[in-house]
Amino acid sequence: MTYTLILLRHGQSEWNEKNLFTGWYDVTLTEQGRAEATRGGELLTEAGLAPSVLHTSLLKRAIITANLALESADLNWIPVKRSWRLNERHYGALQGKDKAQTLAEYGEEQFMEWRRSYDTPPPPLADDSEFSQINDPRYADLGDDAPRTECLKDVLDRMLPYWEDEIKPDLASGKTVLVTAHGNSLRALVKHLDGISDEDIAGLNIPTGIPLVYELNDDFTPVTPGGKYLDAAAAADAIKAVANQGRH
Ligand SMILES: O=C(O)[C@@H](CO)OP(=O)(O)O
Repeated sequence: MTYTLILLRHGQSEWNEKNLFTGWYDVTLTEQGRAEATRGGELLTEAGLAPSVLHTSLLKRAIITANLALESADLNWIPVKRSWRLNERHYGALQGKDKAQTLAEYGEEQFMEWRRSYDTPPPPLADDSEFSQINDPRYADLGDDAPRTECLKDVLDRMLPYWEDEIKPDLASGKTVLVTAHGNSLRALVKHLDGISDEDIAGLNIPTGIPLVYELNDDFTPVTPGGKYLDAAAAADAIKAVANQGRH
């Protein structure tokens, strides 16, 4: 018996296109991003995969991506659960900043430490910043625990309880689970699933809009480490583009 888990990073967002650090800032998809999401649903259908439950973050780029993918797969009806625990990594004071300018200002080492180190968060975002989510009603329940910045380790720590308590039980009950989330929240989940080291996770990037399918054993270890992208050629190109963000 194996379980089927499908991970889908949202399609290109307006701030992906503009090359801005996004984090918890709630931007929508570009036309290209919408097309990627629709294509993601077609890829599921072509692969004979029919998700039976959806888990998303609270951010509209993930929610809209899921809606478009499920629309094209004719699966609009499946149950949905949403949680802030699947949100993108909170990017702290970098939210709203241009990636190329940040690279030019701080240099390669600092830029990559903030973007891809496991345990170094960017400086915290001030509560009165226009890019802060501190007064956003969707996070009211978090109270003082609402993050002002996060590193990947922080993301893993807040994502894991959701994986254990919400996603794993759905898989164990035989559901095909679609998780529509973000570059860094999915990197955290993949790190956990594949047992990737704190160092090696720096080199792992996830492309927008291409379903990544994991068959999992009874103990939730992947049958094939790294899973399988439904469009492997497109994924390889898109992974390079994510890795090189800020450099053009
Ligand atoms: O800006 C962000 O929130 C993320 C994802 O787009 O960027 P990065 O890939 O640089 O971590």
